[in-house]
Amino acid sequence: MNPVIDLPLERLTLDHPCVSDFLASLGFSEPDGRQSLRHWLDQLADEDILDAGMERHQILDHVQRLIREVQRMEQDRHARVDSLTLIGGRNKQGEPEPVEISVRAGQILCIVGPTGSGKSRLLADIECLAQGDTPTGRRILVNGQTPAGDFRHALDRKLVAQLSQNMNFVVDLSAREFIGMHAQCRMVNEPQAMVERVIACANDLTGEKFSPETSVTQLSGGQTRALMIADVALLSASPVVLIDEIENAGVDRQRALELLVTGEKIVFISTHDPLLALRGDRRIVIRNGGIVDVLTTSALERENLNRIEAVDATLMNIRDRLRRGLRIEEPVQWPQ
Ligand SMILES: Nc1ncnc2c1ncn2[C@@H]1O[C@H](COP(=O)(O)OP(=O)(O)OP(=O)(O)O)[C@@H](O)[C@H]1O
Repeated sequence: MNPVIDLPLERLTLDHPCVSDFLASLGFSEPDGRQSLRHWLDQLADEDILDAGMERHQILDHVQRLIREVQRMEQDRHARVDSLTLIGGRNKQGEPEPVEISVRAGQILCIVGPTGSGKSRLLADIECLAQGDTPTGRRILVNGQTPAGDFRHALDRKLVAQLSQNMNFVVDLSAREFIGMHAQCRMVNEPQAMVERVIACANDLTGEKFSPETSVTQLSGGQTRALMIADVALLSASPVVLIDEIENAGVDRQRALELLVTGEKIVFISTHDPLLALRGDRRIVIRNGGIVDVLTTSALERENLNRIEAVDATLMNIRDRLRRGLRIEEPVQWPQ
């Protein structure tokens, strides 16, 4: 005997209002609340069932799945990630990595180190919520605890979203349809309004605006990255975001970071770029596969960041003029 579909309907719909909505969407008028869903369906005329477009057993099956799905979404909503803790393992030589780093929601941690030092490996450890079972032996705790197995393995309950450098779309949808599909999967309240927000936000991040009707396969690298950042920031439920470098071209990186942290996400960025490295709250220094230091960005470094930004703006201007076929012959004025 199934407890849910054999409960009196008035009880069932009180506990799970989504069932009333579902029955109404099939065109059924208010059922008799004292009967169970199963009995009520049994005594309905065949033509009423036919009008609903589903068989009796399909309706029963759908109601049970609907309840499970809504309950799971509720649980996910409560599965907040307030902190992530990284417990060191060993470097490439097998020497111990004696660190424990905790990151709170709304913080940005950068990862710096020479090429091949292990930055991507660290991101991969976070992505799979390593538990001593990767080459580095690192462990990741969520809210101070070992994460439950289903967070590690179920694709649809992922805590971690990865923004990668190369996005190759295999579908030929417009930007509006693509984001719309994602909004539908996430079951957001007003999917259309959300789609418009994501696209407006992406256009805000990129210098080269695009229309919602543009096919995603036609977007430039910068436009694609901007769309993915806006999507992760506004639409993704994942509280942790990993970024393997945001390329300079075509994206306002300062705004992108602001956008991600306003959503109370934990952001890890692996980068060689001083502008990004100094924008984090802290930076993890990696050498030879192991974490050798964790530096908090100092006030003096933040001041320097303003100067480096001015230098970067000068360089960008030169780049832009070269692209437009102009000459750079006047003495370059570097900001003081
Ligand atoms: N602690 C470790 N133990 C064993 N292997 C490691 C460790 N850390 C990194 N590696 C391995 O070293 C190689 C280089 O690491 P990785 O690709 O992460 O470097 P990177 O810093 O991201 O380089 P790049 O800046 O060029 O992208 C990889 O094969 C990685 O799996």
